[in-house]
Amino acid sequence: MAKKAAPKTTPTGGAKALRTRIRVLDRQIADAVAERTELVARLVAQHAQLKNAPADIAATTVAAGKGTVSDDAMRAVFREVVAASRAAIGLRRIAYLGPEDSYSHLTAIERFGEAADLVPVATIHAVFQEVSEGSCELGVVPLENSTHGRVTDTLEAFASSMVHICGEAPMRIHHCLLGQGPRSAIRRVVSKPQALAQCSHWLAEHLPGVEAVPYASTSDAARLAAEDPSVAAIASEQAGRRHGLEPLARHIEDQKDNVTRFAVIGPVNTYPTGAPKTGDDKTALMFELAHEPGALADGMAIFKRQKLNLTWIESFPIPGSRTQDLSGGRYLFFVELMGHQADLRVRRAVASLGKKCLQLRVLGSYARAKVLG
Ligand SMILES: O=C(O)C(=O)C[C@]1(C(=O)O)C=C[C@@H](O)C=C1
Repeated sequence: MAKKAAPKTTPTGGAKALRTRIRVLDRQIADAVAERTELVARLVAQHAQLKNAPADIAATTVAAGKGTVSDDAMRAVFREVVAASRAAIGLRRIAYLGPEDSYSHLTAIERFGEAADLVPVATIHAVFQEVSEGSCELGVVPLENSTHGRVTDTLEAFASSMVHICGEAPMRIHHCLLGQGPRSAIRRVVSKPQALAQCSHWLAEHLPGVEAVPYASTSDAARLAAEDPSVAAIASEQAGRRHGLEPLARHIEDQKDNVTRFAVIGPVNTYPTGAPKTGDDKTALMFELAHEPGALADGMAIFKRQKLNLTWIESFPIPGSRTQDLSGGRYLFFVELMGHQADLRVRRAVASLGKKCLQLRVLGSYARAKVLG
């Protein structure tokens, strides 16, 4: 097969067209896998040629088209071809809590640009799944908010999936009340619980007695508000525009300096020893201490001895570990500190802490980032 020169890495106008073409081929390949027709071989060969994939992959796929390879093996081959194609033009799939114009989406755009291949999914858990299963190279998930604190869904997901934090993205969040108006017609205010909590004082003052209803995401709430005039949503102005909704009020967050810190997550093999060291880095750890007097104090003393400054500490019950009378639960601690896991003091702290822990994971090291937006 004739080889084409590898395209340049940054997506440009030409790369955009290429990306669209690849997407179409992705879809066609997926359809063709089900039928296992000759078309599979032709499409994959075209795809491979377009993206300069190794000839042996194309050859395997031709064999697959003739029905000599299992469906799973074929899917694996296609995944490789598509991943190689994307990598060739520097295209990465990045999962986020959708739909479009959620704050996770706006943060992903600020952080990775419009040209990135941003993939909306329905839950934070699904973002972790996309990344750990390799369908997306990266994910963007909310970690904590300056007004309301931790995002429990995210911390729990770290406990149950093998992904790493490879970056942080603090984002200024301005909420709007979106609805078809007037305010007197509003019977329910829907939004993600975090957004409802960040606006609770405003809601109590301006919409007293109106029911607050939790929803999967702010942008999904905006979609609902566009369908039902008795519903208002708390969401971004961009989400309102997408659904033809005018803001009934802007800047309704209780704290004017309302910032949500997002984590960029990747599979564990992306940065086994942390993102490259910048000299101004943080490291996140998750651990479980023995359930005995002084265990936490002893653990914290390790950070003091190594002169490590903690920037965040959370504890939360391990799901399913508590008895019905709420006694005897097991807890996980999530700690973030200044320093990189390659630093001697961090390495020493992790080694000492590890000896006291029932389980310990370094979730990642990443550069401290400036607030976006
Ligand atoms: O629902 C969204 O738009 C999200 O991206 C999630 C989320 C969160 O869970 O913290 C992100 C930022 C805001 O704090 C509100 C909601």
